[in-house]
Amino acid sequence: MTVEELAACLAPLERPGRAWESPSKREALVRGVRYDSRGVVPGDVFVCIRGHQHDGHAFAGEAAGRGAVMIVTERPLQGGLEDQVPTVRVGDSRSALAVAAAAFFSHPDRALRLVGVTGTNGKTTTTFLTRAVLEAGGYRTGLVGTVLRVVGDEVLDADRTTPESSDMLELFSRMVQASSTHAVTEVSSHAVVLRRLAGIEYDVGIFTNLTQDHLDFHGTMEAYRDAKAAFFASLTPGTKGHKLAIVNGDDPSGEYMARESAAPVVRYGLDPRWDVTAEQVRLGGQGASFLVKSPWGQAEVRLKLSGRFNVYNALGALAAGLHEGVPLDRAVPGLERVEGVPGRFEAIREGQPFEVIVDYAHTPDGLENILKAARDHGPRQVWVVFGCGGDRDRGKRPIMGSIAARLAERVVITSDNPRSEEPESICREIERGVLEGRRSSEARLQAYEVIVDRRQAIEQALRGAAPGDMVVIAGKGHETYQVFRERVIHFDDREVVREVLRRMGYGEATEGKAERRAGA
Ligand SMILES: CC(=O)N[C@H]1[C@@H](OP(=O)(O)OP(=O)(O)OC[C@H]2O[C@@H](n3ccc(=O)[nH]c3=O)[C@H](O)[C@@H]2O)O[C@H](CO)[C@@H](O)[C@@H]1O[C@H](C)C(=O)N[C@@H](C)C(=O)N[C@H](CCC(=O)O)C(=O)O
Ligand SMILES: Nc1ncnc2c1ncn2[C@@H]1O[C@H](COP(=O)(O)OP(=O)(O)OP(=O)(O)O)[C@@H](O)[C@H]1O
Ligand SMILES: N[C@H](CCC[C@H](N)C(=O)O)C(=O)O
Ligand SMILES: [Mg+2]
Repeated sequence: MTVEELAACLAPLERPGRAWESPSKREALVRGVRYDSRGVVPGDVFVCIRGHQHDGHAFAGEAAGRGAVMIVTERPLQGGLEDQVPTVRVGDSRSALAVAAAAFFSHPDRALRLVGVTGTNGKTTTTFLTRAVLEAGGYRTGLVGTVLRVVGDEVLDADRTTPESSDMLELFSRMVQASSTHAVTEVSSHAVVLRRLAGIEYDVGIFTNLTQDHLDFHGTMEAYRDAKAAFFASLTPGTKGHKLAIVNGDDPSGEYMARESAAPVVRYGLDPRWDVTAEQVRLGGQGASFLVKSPWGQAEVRLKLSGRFNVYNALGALAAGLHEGVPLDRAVPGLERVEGVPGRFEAIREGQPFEVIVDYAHTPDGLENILKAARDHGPRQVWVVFGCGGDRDRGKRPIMGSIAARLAERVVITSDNPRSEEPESICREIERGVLEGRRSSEARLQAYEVIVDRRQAIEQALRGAAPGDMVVIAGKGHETYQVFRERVIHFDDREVVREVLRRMGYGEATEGKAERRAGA
């Protein structure tokens, strides 16, 4: 595709500068579409985006120096740049980024059936389950989300939940090349507001739930809800047809999403009025089991995942797979094969006489659910070690503290990713909630501590745990880093737990002893 052809797709407001007079510049081949000057290579189109910290327009010169063949901008560029590099002016460069990438990659979104999962909690888990159902139905299915990305047989690291539009379209393009027919992606509310989905045509939307989070970004719960609703409003007939909105009917915001949806709606949940429901739900140490009833038939499901909330995640995933044509008798075994999602209720077992669970719960609702799921396992007492991210919704800190005091006997408040904030003061905001929650008549709290250093906090809980206890380490799940004001360090809750347990004489040490005993 040439510069001239790509510019035509953007329908620019204006083509300023004399560079357009050069036929060789107009006919130059486009080799990529980028929004970050630092990654520009010769042949790329550079799109200037106004961000939260920088204005991408300031890097147009750098991009040109690196060989950009076209620049997309919202306002005039300085230094005669428009005379050197063909420049198009657009009203909204974020949308232009999506349109340019869709044209450059030949609309890979139209060659795939796309399932998008949105909601405060459960997106990652629901995408894993949906992919499992689709694969069980024989569909080669890609995945894009918080923990990882799957393109054909390749598993790639993820740097955020929903990538920028051009990165997403590139992933879709690679999926098409790998003969995938479907892709399941998480759709964060940030992505909707920052137009990372512009120009991408989704077929199926799943709404998990809406509870407090991200108020630092959205300002109000209404704005947060509307970001999610806009995704359902975007499910218009489009080029592919057969669209569907799959909505958690039990969630108070479910009807709002249904009303806003441009596509037909299927509701799921535990209320028997819904289209896809679960009955006879049994929760326990082995996972959750239930009887699913749906317009596509009914069947017994035995999930390996624990917690009532995972019944919801499974119902949403099933509805998507069944709508896409996977027969129920293949969909259910697909769900049942999922062993777990990294960092979600992940048990670390090194032979210790108590359970240790690493989980990504980082919202009030997530923490409440995970502590209830922990109690379903019938432990002697529950410990919870957690903190809250810095530079994120502050309102959730005391609420999470109060939930911990209600649902756990032992609470250790610590740091999550403090980012630019003072770790100690984040802990104190959580502590306020613990003190308040402790006054509730149903509070289970017996003791709490503030240990700002996360490694020490984890060690304290593991050393304090008695046989039959369950220690829940929440908030960071699969993350392998910890972000402080000045630095980012390697930190993985699962590694720290193993390391401490081994120092306590479990793990390899225990296996070694067991081997020696067996050999004796
Ligand atoms: C709030 C937000 O989403 N911020 C994203 C945004 O950053 P920003 O606005 O600060 O960007 P910026 O640094 O000001 O730069 C502006 C532009 O100049 C460009 N630039 C910058 C420097 C340079 O030398 N050259 C250059 O070209 C940048 O690439 C960018 O295009 O654009 C950056 C480039 O794409 C992203 O990396 C960054 O995501 C950061 C990492 C982030 O933390 N995002 C979070 C809040 C997020 O999006 N989270 C949701 C999940 C939420 C959920 O759990 O539901 C997600 O989807 O991941
Ligand atoms: N359906 C659900 N309802 C409430 N809580 C849930 C649900 N599913 C998972 N959780 C809890 O929330 C945590 C995060 O789950 P998951 O990673 O699936 O959500 P997510 O929406 O992808 O999160 P993020 O927005 O950070 O990407 C889990 O570790 C669990 O504690
Ligand atoms: N997607 C969420 C993840 C939060 C995870 C938690 N560990 C934190 O860093 O706050 C966010 O960016 O707000
Ligand atoms: Mg996620």
